[in-house]
Amino acid sequence: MAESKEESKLALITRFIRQFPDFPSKGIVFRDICPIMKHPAALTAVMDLFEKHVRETQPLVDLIVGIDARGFLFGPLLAQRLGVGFVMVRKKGKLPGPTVSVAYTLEYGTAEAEIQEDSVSPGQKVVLIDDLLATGGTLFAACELMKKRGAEILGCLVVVELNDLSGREKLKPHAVFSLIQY
Ligand SMILES: O=P(O)(O)OC[C@H]1O[C@H](OP(=O)(O)OP(=O)(O)O)[C@H](O)[C@@H]1O
Ligand SMILES: Nc1ncnc2[nH]cnc12
Repeated sequence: MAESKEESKLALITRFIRQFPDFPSKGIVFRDICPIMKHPAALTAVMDLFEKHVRETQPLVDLIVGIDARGFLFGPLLAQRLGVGFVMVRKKGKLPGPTVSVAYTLEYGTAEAEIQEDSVSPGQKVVLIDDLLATGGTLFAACELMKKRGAEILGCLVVVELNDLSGREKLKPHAVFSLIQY
């Protein structure tokens, strides 16, 4: 049977994800999305699938919230397609003015995430986006920041999900939409 349009987009995206064993430390298999950024058709396929998902399941979204750093590659493109604003969750110490922060752990370390206090208003409906879900520590921290500001979380989007690390469980009850799973 012929591949659906969606299947062929996913097949294209898969071709442009590389793996590097033992980076950034021994035992980690690093999934590298950089080739997607070098291939316009693959990047378009990512954005098409994200846009379709949000339009179909989260049409009332007010803001796309992207995670430092690789969430910034996809978030603004999606926000522009949807005609909504984009907000940055940054690593601590990068944002001027009053901020809210939260500490977290991820697959290979610890960090602190931060937003500007006025970036999200109580009641705003947000969709979070990052390149990859591993343990879920990073997206969980970003959700905590959204809750601190009284935002309503509609769901999370990632290009790659690492099933064995159960990030999806950690993020419950928030829904995770991933394009490629390993
Ligand atoms: O689900 P987790 O276990 O939290 O891991 C996922 C996070 O790890 C990576 O970012 P990283 O912190 O390496 O930062 P970078 O995007 O600045 O490289 C990735 O881009 C996610 O944000
Ligand atoms: N295995 C992995 N590959 C790429 N980014 C990651 N972030 C956390 N774990 C990762």
